[in-house]
Amino acid sequence: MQDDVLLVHGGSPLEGEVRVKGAKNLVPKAMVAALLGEAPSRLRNVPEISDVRIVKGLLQLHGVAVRDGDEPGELLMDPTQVEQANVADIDAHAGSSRIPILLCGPLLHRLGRAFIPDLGGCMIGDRPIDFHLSVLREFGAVITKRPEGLYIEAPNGLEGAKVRLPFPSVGATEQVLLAAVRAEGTTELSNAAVEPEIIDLICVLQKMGAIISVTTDRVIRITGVAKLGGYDHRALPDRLEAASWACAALATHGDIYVRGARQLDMMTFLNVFRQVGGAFSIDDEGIRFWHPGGPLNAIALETDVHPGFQTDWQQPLVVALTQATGLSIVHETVYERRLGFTSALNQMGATIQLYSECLGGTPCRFGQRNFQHSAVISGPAKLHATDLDIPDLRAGFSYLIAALAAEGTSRVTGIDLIERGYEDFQAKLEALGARVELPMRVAESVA
Ligand SMILES: CC(=O)N[C@H]1[C@@H](OP(=O)(O)OP(=O)(O)OC[C@H]2O[C@@H](n3ccc(=O)[nH]c3=O)[C@H](O)[C@@H]2O)O[C@H](CO)[C@@H](O)[C@@H]1O
Ligand SMILES: C=C(OP(=O)(O)O)C(=O)O
Repeated sequence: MQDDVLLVHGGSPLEGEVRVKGAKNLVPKAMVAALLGEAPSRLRNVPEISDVRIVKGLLQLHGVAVRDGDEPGELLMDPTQVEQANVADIDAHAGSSRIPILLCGPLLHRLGRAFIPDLGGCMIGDRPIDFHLSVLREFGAVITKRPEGLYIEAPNGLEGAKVRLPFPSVGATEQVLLAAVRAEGTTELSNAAVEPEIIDLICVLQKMGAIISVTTDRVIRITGVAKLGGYDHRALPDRLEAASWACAALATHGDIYVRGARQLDMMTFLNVFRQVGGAFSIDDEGIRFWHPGGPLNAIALETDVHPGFQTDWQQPLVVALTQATGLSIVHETVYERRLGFTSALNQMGATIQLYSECLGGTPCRFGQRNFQHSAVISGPAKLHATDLDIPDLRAGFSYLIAALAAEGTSRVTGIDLIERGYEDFQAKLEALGARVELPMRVAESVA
């Protein structure tokens, strides 16, 4: 597809300002939460990304009236007609994103049944949904697996339960929250994920009338209530996009002010950025990230659940680490196949060796299982342009960073994947002085 290709001319630093809006990993979930209420909700700071468009479609399919508000980035959702909706073709959403699985709780509460098509999302591991299904069963749901998806019923409603996750999964924690807030009785969730986006979802649910407490030991307690209202909420900023721009500044010797970036959600990233040799300064409106000159430092890093180093920060940072002096070690402990994107960086001149051993302080779930989930990066490397085919969202943005740091013109295909999580990224790149072109425009300017 021609407009799915981007030509990236490398070699110039990215300089200027970009703005990040609401987090990709919160906004679609807050939209799903609106389905639980008996009154309309208003979400602000909503980015125009494809994952948001997909969830708009899903909500509309289930009878939620969704429209843009008067302010830019404002979304109004009215769920009062959900019981009357004639749900047509949910299968059309198969493979679209991870979000459909989170409709289970809200739909079971409202309709007593749910159909969940096959999920999409980044192919960075197997991404099973066994935790989701097991907690739904604990709440009393009956699940039938068919080739086209999952049929779930709760003929007697959902009942609160005491559940423990085998791993602090973000999605499974959200599944519990969205099911438990209107379940009968209390729920105690142990080993919960506590990412900032989850805390923001809890804030949304509390505004709707839910009773949820979070303790410091990864335990979340929820007291079910019979009814929830609507909410008015401004989504927390996207700390993953903000870190991507920070890495772009570092890898291209640039200087980027990320308006909207928030220190609290990025403390772990900021520590690592500083260790690598990046500079930053923080004010009330955002964070400025820049390369201060001189060599960058190699580091040893493990990804982890929050408050550890977020796995979605890993791929852009690896590109920056190709420019550090010495050997960096990255141990990816959240997804078993999130380092495959590095083979393309090697084609560009990087030296990255992958290992199936756990090259970090903590043995993880993937050790001794033939998953190449540790990387040794030797730098600094002089990168040169190549053809790049994007395998997943963060790898996609990372390839853009690498192409911008490289000498020559790279041809990047699969850029629609980047649109899942980066609003208007081409315009933002251009505003920072990047030279990127759609071939169509190239052809027009030659003619
Ligand atoms: C839309 C969204 O918010 N996506 C984020 C969410 O994904 P998502 O919610 O899918 O990620 P999880 O936290 O659930 O996954 C973490 C790990 O748990 C495993 N697992 C998860 C569920 C399950 O039922 N069984 C199981 O084994 C996964 O395979 C993975 O190895 O959190 C991830 C971890 O911070 C982020 O990288 C994603 O950007
Ligand atoms: C892995 C990611 O997203 P998703 O869970 O939506 O695939 C991501 O945002 O990097």
